[in-house]
Amino acid sequence: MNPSLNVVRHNVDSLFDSLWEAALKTRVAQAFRSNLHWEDLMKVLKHETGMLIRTVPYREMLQLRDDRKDPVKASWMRNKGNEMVRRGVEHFIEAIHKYNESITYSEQGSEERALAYANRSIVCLQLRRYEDCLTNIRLARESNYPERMAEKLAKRELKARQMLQQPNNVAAELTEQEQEQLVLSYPAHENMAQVANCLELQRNAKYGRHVVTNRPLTVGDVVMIDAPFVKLLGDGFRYVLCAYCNRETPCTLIPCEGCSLAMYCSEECLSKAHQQYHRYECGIIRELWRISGSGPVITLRTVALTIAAFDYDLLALGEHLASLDESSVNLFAMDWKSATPKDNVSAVHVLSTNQQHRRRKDQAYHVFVATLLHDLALQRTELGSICGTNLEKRRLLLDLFVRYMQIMQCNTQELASLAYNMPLPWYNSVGYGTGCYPLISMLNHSCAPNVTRITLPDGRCAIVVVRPIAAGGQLFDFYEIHHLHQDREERQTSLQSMYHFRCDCEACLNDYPGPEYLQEGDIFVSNILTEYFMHQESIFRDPKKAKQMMAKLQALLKRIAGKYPDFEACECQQEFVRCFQRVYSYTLTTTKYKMDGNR
Ligand SMILES: C[S@@+](CC[C@H](N)C(=O)[O-])C[C@H]1O[C@@H](n2cnc3c(N)ncnc32)[C@H](O)[C@@H]1O
Repeated sequence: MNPSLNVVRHNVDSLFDSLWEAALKTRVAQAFRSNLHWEDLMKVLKHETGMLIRTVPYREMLQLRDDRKDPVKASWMRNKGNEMVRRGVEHFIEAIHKYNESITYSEQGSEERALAYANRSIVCLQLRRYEDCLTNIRLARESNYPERMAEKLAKRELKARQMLQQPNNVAAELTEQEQEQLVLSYPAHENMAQVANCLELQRNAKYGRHVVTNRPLTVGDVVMIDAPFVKLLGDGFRYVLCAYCNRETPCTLIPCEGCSLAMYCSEECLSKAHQQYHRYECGIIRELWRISGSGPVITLRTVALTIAAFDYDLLALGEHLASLDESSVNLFAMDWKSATPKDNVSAVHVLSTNQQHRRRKDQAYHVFVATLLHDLALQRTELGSICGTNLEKRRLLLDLFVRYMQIMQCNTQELASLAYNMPLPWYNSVGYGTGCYPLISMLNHSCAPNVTRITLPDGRCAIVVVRPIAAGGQLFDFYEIHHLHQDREERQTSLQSMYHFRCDCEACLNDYPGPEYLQEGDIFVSNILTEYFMHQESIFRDPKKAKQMMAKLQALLKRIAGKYPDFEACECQQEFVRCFQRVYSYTLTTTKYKMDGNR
């Protein structure tokens, strides 16, 4: 073992790299030389990694700390927030972020918490969010607001109430949005309300499972609307969106009392999250994010949901999985209308792991991270008491971590919303989280896709056709890798390392144009695109206008889609999708507030 490992500060990736070079590589090579079946090989890998981790002071190397409430940090963050609201600075949304951070670090019922709520109420007043101002005043009082300052709060309350009574009180822009409801364009399968009945699941050697249509599909058709089995809020959104329902409620978020990370829009969301999964991640989620990013966090959450589906009976879960004939689980033949949480577990359990295509180092990496996760979860979460000293339960838990690490790597997708994106007066797609959608996971990739994903405000995801698909044709999604965003070499490398296949889609075979293709100042043949770009800002401000423009772009795209990848067809497709998002997806308002000088 390299002694320098003890002094260097690591994250999970760098720690793995060091251990791989120092010891694991040789041990894994020996195991591979013995020509074991892959299942036995995995057992060896788990054993070797477990042994190694026991000999390495990984907690010190990763500088792991307990996630505790911290009044000093809470106070520091609140002061940072106060700096943001000073006259002349007035960065109110940033101030809300800091107050939220202060709230998550503060102890329940503490004066520090009360002061942070009270300060948040001042910002709400500035933002003309009078109802929210009153909510924060109530929260401050419930949290031991000091008597000596009670008068200030009373005055603020009076002002908010007066403002609410004024007839011309302009509703602040951070309001709930009325959203158009999206429905499938064709009748659904009898057993699956989420999928149009023209779609079929097929399987072949090249693509594995894949989805084809038995009728021609046209631009704008909505053919799937799937719900996530698991979703995870992105790290940058924890002080803006509810960690459970993902609603944008920065001014009234309340904290989890167990960790300094999760915030919710209501007691109801807090309690649902806790019951369903958060109790199994609360003790380690902050540190897990810090040392390893989202992959292990969503893996832990998936495992927690899986165990919850079996009423926390790990042995029953183990029996269920052992008796599951993976090859016989057909996600399109399942009766989703009467599916129980246990059936949902089966659906996720049979998603692709790519186990056989993974290289040694990649396999060892997943086992390594899963082993760390296992160790931490047993020590610092309720999973410890669920497993106790029962070796069978502990082994099953490790197996689940390894498998779901692999499944999550190739079956999660971005949850996207629109957000105002300066310096252009422009709305762009912004990923606010990740999720795993079992039915959508049946779609394969193309760098020139014929369908796109639209995240709906309730977290479901719709599949919308963006290029015509003939009867018998395959539906191709894109795994955030597109010929208009990256050149071919880069795409192929990413797809190989993340998804373990060599892409030979039409864009890769025909070397379709790359990121430089769509440039500002292009001249369009169609005046629809010219009109769109001239009025883009006002179109996006008003969902009704966006809907009208969406229909025009859809009609144009139907006419010119055959010319793809002609630049007008590419541009039209992109802008059609953007309008579609504006109409049916979620539009974050906080960023816009920020850009407009917070007013
Ligand atoms: C989300 S799954 C798609 C469904 C998968 N085919 C299955 O059988 O479960 C992603 C995996 O499908 C395979 N895949 C996706 N697109 C592909 C393509 N264009 N060619 C070959 N394999 C592909 C890769 O193994 C990838 O990791």
